[in-house]
Amino acid sequence: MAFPKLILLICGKRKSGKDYITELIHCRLDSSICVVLRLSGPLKEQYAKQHELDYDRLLDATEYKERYRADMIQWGEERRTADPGFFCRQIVQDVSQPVWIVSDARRKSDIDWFRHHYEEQTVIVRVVASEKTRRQRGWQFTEGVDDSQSECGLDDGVNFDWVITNDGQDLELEAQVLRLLTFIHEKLLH
Ligand SMILES: Nc1ncnc2c1ncn2[C@@H]1O[C@H](COP(=O)(O)OP(=O)(O)OP(=O)(O)O)[C@@H](O)[C@H]1O
Ligand SMILES: C[C@@](O)(CCOP(=O)(O)O)CC(=O)O
Repeated sequence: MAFPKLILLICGKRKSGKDYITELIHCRLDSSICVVLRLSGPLKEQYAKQHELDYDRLLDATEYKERYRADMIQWGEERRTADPGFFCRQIVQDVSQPVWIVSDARRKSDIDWFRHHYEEQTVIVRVVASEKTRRQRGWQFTEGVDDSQSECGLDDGVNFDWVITNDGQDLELEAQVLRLLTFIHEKLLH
């Protein structure tokens, strides 16, 4: 397993902006320095194969993904119950960059795995947005999803190292992202 200098575990509710902020950070760092890893990647790939679905469309932010979310959650939790590190191990294979952004940490088992293997490098970033903002982005409460571990697993008992507020104020967001980028560069220099 490669040893990174920094791992950002990005977490937050649906439509809070995890992918959006991941890309804001990732696009400002060279691809030789920073890589985006998605715990849902191997899950969606396997699920798409088993159910003859369009894998690429499961990766985007449209209704297509939401249609299968509840079933994917259940499918993924069956694997995590048997082996909590199942998806974590898969996404870190053959990674060589020093900065890893895991854009979709959703459970304590995800955080525990990275803290166990990379205690010094792991930093938890919580993305927050109001329900009003999330609704404007297409979110609506869905039973079996928004009351599940997938969405609520990190609501309590986690000390976030960074909290990024993403409620549509671009300048405020930019200032927060720049502070995080400064932190990343400092980590790279040591
Ligand atoms: N600050 C922002 N300004 C403009 N659009 C935004 C902003 N933040 C998020 N969005 C948009 O809102 C939608 C949801 O954002 P995103 O996909 O990043 O959320 P997410 O937390 O990854 O959601 P999910 O958990 O469903 O994948 C996307 O279409 C994204 O482009
Ligand atoms: C099934 C699941 O992986 C879907 C995640 O999709 P996304 O990160 O919201 O694009 C969520 C989960 O693993 O609980």
